[in-house]
Amino acid sequence: MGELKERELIFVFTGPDGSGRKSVADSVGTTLGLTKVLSYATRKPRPGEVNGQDYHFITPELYGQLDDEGGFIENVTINHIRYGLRDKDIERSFQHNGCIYLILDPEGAEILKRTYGDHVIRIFIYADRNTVEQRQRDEGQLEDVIAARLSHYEADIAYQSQCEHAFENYDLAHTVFDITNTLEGYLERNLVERD
Ligand SMILES: Nc1ncnc2c1ncn2[C@@H]1O[C@H](COP(=O)(O)OP(=O)(O)OP(=O)(O)O)[C@@H](O)[C@H]1O
Ligand SMILES: Nc1nc2c(ncn2[C@@H]2O[C@H](COP(=O)(O)O)[C@@H](O)[C@H]2O)c(=O)[nH]1
Repeated sequence: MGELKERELIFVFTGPDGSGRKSVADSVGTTLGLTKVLSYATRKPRPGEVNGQDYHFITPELYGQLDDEGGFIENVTINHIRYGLRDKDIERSFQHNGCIYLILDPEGAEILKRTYGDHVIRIFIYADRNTVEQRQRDEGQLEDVIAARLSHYEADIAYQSQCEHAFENYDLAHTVFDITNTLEGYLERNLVERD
């Protein structure tokens, strides 16, 4: 664990809930042909979410079993839901692509950074509190869930200063364009160094 080849990069999209991390990350990932590494989650899929595409949705029992086997590189419980990332998935993804991306809360982003150091590029996505609240309401999330998620908005926002890059997300196409350009810089540097 923690041993990556020189040119292997992990782009971690992080920021407050509702800021648009998934929308932005998936669009940038598709444009740049990056491989997505999925987390495991014990919650049920939301409308529109697909097992194996958004998360590996598993039961709390199976999650506990995998955890006992020590397979998670990082592991969080948020509002009674367990989320985690398996190092074997990260290693396997690198066999397909030298650059991967994933979407984590700031706590998970910090653990990845500590584990993989300079191989990790953290991209912080943000919008103001009212906007993220409204987006979650528009998605039909329950009021108590929204309140629980907003309770750590300020703490999440504070993580921006630690990240390698930060982008506001109001106009999705604009945000994706800016981030794609920034990440292309990393990919081109990799190509030049290989020549
Ligand atoms: N720039 C934007 N303008 C308007 N709506 C947006 C924008 N970006 C994302 N959204 C919408 O906001 C909602 C939350 O986006 P997304 O799921 O990508 O964010 P997230 O940060 O992963 O949050 P969550 O954990 O709540 O899913 C979605 O309904 C998405 O379509
Ligand atoms: N530290 C980790 N955080 C994760 C992981 N997978 C998802 N998340 C974060 O959880 C919250 C809630 O996600 P939601 O999909 O239920 O809205 C959000 O901040 C995700 O980024 C993980 O493996 N580790």
